[in-house]
Amino acid sequence: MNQLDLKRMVAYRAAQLVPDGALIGLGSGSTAELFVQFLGERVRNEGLRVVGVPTSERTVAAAKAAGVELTTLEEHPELDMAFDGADEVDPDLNLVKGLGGALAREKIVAKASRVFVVLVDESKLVDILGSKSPVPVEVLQFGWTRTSRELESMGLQPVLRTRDGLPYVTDNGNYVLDLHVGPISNPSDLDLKLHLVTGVVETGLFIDIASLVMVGTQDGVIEMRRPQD
Ligand SMILES: O=C[C@H](O)[C@H](O)[C@H](O)COP(=O)(O)O
Repeated sequence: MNQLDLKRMVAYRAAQLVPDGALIGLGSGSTAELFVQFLGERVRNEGLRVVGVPTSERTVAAAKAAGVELTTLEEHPELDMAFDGADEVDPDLNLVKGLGGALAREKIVAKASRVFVVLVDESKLVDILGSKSPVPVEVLQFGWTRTSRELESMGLQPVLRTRDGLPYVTDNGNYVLDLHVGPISNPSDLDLKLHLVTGVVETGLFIDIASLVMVGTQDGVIEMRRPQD
């Protein structure tokens, strides 16, 4: 199976976990979109009743195409579950997210959910966060060069994310700086330090948020759970 097959397998399995009547967070990215498609199949075929809070405009479009009803956190501040992809997962279920740029809304929705389920293929598993992926940080456009310099002075090598030669702009109207930090010995500490930098809106470090990680492997789907859950 290739990477897409593994993502599809895990997304399908996760969609079968959603109980009737659930209020759920809908993540962003290719795996989350596959999940939304499989959820839509259950809505159409089984009459599953489910309402989702989307984490990006792309997910809004995917949910509408799949026939999944949408709501907002203003209407429903507490969700039963959220399902989302990730860019890296470490053995403590800490994550790097945001290569698709949806990190801020994703983190808000994940924290609003009683259970946060992460869907990845096995290539996303790492021993130490930062080993493969940069850490995305969403920053205000205003003064972003100043914010970037402050991050640089912390030894973090920020690179402004671009698309088609222009700065990439998030759904919130902000920029993204990708921090090329290498293996992170203390992700929680780094997350706290990043939040102290003026201009930083949110980081792609998801610490102690995931309850369950479902991993698509060549041998099937394996589950990693937080020890205390
Ligand atoms: O902003 C994007 C998200 O954090 C995605 O969930 C993450 O990048 C994983 O995406 P994919 O499922 O496409 O690998």
